[in-house]
Amino acid sequence: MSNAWGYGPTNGPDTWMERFPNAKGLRQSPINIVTKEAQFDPSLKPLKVKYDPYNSRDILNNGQSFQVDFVDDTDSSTLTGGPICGTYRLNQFHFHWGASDDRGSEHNVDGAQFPCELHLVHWNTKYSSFREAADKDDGLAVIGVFLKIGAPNPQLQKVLDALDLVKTKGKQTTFSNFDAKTLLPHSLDYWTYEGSLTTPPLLESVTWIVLREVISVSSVQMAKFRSLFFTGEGEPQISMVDNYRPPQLLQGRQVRASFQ
Ligand SMILES: NS(=O)(=O)c1ccc2c(c1)[C@H]1CCC[C@H]1[C@@H](c1ccc(O)cc1Cl)N2
Ligand SMILES: [Zn+2]
Repeated sequence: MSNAWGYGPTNGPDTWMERFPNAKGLRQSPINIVTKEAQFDPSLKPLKVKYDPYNSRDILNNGQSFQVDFVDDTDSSTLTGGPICGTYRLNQFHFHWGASDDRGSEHNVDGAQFPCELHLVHWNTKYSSFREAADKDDGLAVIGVFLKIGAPNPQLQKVLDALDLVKTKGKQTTFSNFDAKTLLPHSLDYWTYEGSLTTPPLLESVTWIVLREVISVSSVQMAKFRSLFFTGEGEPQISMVDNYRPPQLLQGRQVRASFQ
């Protein structure tokens, strides 16, 4: 389907507003986080992350990224505390990355991009399902984690080892007993702001929680991300790289910090 949205020259982020009017909304993501303008908010609670490896289900190449899906029919993998009220369930995690190590993250920090960004997507259990939550102002909470080139990351390697089985769009394979918590840095200090999904449908339903501490990834590991394809089996191969949306206007929003 040639008119599907994507990240190429004819269907990339600058074209999304044609079919997804949310693109011109007032709470779009990602953003550039200007650290000096992020105000410490002492009322922000610590993040409480409780993930059960038993909930991990499969890994899928969805044609825009790859995602690890979790069984979310109970409260066994949840996010509470932080800037959110109530309990949010882990639905999936996925990544965004560049064609080279100088770009790839969606959020920027003081104008700097990272080679990759991890998104852990959670939905508010005041709603009956992810789909019902996806378009509500307080429906979703996404934890963003930056990856920085350094030592190989053994926990991330478990995910990367599965990529050979999901090289092309639509490929899916079982991915059980994975503890997503092992992808988080030691510190859960964060910046938070009200935003949106960073891909169509660009729903303005996300409380963003971007961690200050990075996790490491080696250049060899980054090459593994870039071995995937946007395209399906049997189609002309297009490497899955640069699947990130650039920063959007802040439009008067406040970015708060959980730390001084
Ligand atoms: N970069 S991100 O974290 O901001 C982001 C952006 C867009 C979407 C997602 C995550 C994920 C979240 C789970 C569903 C999936 C997706 C979607 C798929 C099918 C749908 O029917 C609806 C949705 Cl929202 N869209
Ligand atoms: Zn994402």
